[in-house]
Amino acid sequence: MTDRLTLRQPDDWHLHLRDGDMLRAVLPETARHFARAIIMPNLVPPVVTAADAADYRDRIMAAKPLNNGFKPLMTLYLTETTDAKDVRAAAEIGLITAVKLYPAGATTNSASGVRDLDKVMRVLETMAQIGLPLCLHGEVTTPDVDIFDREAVFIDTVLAPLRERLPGLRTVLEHVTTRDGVDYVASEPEDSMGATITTHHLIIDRNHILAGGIRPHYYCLPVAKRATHRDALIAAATSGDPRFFLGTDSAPHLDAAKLQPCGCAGCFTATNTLSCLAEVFERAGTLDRLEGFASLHGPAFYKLPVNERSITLVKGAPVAYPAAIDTAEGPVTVFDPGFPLHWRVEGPQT
Ligand SMILES: NC(=O)N[C@@H](CC(=O)O)C(=O)O
Ligand SMILES: [Zn+2]
Ligand SMILES: [Zn+2]
Repeated sequence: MTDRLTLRQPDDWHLHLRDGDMLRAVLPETARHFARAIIMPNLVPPVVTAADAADYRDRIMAAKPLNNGFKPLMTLYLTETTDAKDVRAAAEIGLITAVKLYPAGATTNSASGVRDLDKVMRVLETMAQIGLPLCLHGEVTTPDVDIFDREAVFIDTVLAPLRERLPGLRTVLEHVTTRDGVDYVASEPEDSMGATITTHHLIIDRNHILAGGIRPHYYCLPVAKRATHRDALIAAATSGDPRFFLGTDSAPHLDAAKLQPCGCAGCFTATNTLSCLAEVFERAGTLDRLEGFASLHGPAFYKLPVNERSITLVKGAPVAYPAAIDTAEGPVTVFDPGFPLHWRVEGPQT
């Protein structure tokens, strides 16, 4: 029986670090194990311009633990007034790694997102020309579309037509949650289409949120779907298909903001993500494919080198992790997978 597994140091291709006290509290949780992360730009106000991204990157670097080599990969928040020249310049100097499109109103802090795709075509064409990836929150916001159908409808009515219009645009369907999404991504060329899969969507289904009492800490967007969709995500993540890679979407909110009559969406998984993933891959009998999912497919899509350092997962007695981490403004509950985690992370080692 395998009880040690060494892999290239992983990266997180979808991460929320927030700002200020929250940033200082959550950044060490990711930087402990991950070498790089795509940093989501949905701050208040959002990270829209190259200058915003440079300032935010500096705040992240200042909040980083000493002697830690973590590298934030910055993104811009696409708005209908984003300037294509600013995006091009930011990409050319290596300041940004991607641009993020939020349909207006789809999720946390998405009010300045895109309502009309025609208004951002200039920017998207520039991105296609220079090979800069577009990350998509893939849900429609039409109020008459059921929340459980928003991703599938997005694929048919927004993503597929966009890809036909701009086949050269390198696109990531973020936090895919449905079989429909997995099937669509798998049918597209691997050089121009990828998808991130979160840790929590590999573990929970919608029953975790609603059966036996309402559990706000499992509420995130896109909302978890039925178990058959979760199983399609596990199959995709463990398949070895390079189109699928880890984006935790670790999305911290103060407990006070989640435990509300109208609570925020987001699961905070940075603290125990790798132990959770090892458990998922072990159960699927595919531990040997965890490295591809967490450490190799993402760099291949983003055309970045893989990390030089490695980490080792060691199986033993259940791993202890805090139920919540403290921030200056209060606790943030850590994702509870609902089962013990036996894989402990050692390293990174050089
Ligand atoms: N995933 C979430 O439920 N929430 C994210 C936003 C997002 O990724 O859609 C957040 O910023 O809190
Ligand atoms: Zn999102
Ligand atoms: Zn997110």
